[in-house]
Amino acid sequence: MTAPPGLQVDGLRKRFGGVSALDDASLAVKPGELHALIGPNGAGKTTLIQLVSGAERADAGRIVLDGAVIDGLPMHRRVALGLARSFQISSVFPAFTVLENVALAIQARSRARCAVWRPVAGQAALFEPARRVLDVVGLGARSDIAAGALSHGERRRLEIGLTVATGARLLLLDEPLAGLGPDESARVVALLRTFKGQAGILLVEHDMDAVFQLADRISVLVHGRVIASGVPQAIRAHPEVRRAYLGESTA
Ligand SMILES: Nc1ncnc2c1ncn2[C@@H]1O[C@H](COP(=O)(O)OP(=O)(O)OP(=O)(O)O)[C@@H](O)[C@H]1O
Repeated sequence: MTAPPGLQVDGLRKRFGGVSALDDASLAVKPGELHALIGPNGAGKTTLIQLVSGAERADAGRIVLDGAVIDGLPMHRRVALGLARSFQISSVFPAFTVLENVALAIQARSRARCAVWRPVAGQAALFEPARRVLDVVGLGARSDIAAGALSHGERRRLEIGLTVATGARLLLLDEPLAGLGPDESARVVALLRTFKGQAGILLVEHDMDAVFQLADRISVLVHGRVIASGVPQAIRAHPEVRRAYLGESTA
């Protein structure tokens, strides 16, 4: 059987000691789709992201990316297949400039994707795409400052921009708006909107306004199981979702 393109998550189970974090969770992210994963605290959203990224292994189930079964692969092999997880803040070198950091990330990514190591490309070949990324994420004017001086929100935009600019086919975002003020939050939402269609995005986010503005489709996870997947209007109207989740937060 040929799997359709995009991400397929089938029957994932994960226990932590006596806690069942995921219990037969299934969902599909179509290519280029912004798919939000919502659910109450402790529903298993971060665990699902951890399993797809390869940070944790599932007890059972299958994860397929563009037809390739990835659940047995280490994280770097998943990255080479086009999976990206944002929030790799540790990969930013604070003393280097913003432009240098972006150039390094682009170089690291292109090496990860090449089977054979190649000599370092010339500076111009790295800095030109790096400048383009900075323009896209609205940080062109900040290229020459130390990366450590970027604000929280600026770093987040940079990380999201980098993953997409370096050719990721599926981006995993776990609460990208957490801890941001309203202005930075609006900028990140605008950035995600500009990326719609270029890469699939699986977005875990508690900000329901942002989710309903951005998502092409939404899956609702409750007690480790996806109880509904659909377009935002269908999810808003879904009686079980309202009872299990939306009703709870608007009460
Ligand atoms: N490493 C771990 N060790 C033990 N229990 C864990 C671990 N990770 C998650 N859990 C438990 O698994 C369940 C699901 O947690 P998870 O963080 O995936 O939920 P979530 O939907 O992301 O929650 P939130 O919205 O609050 O971030 C919770 O009961 C949590 O306590």
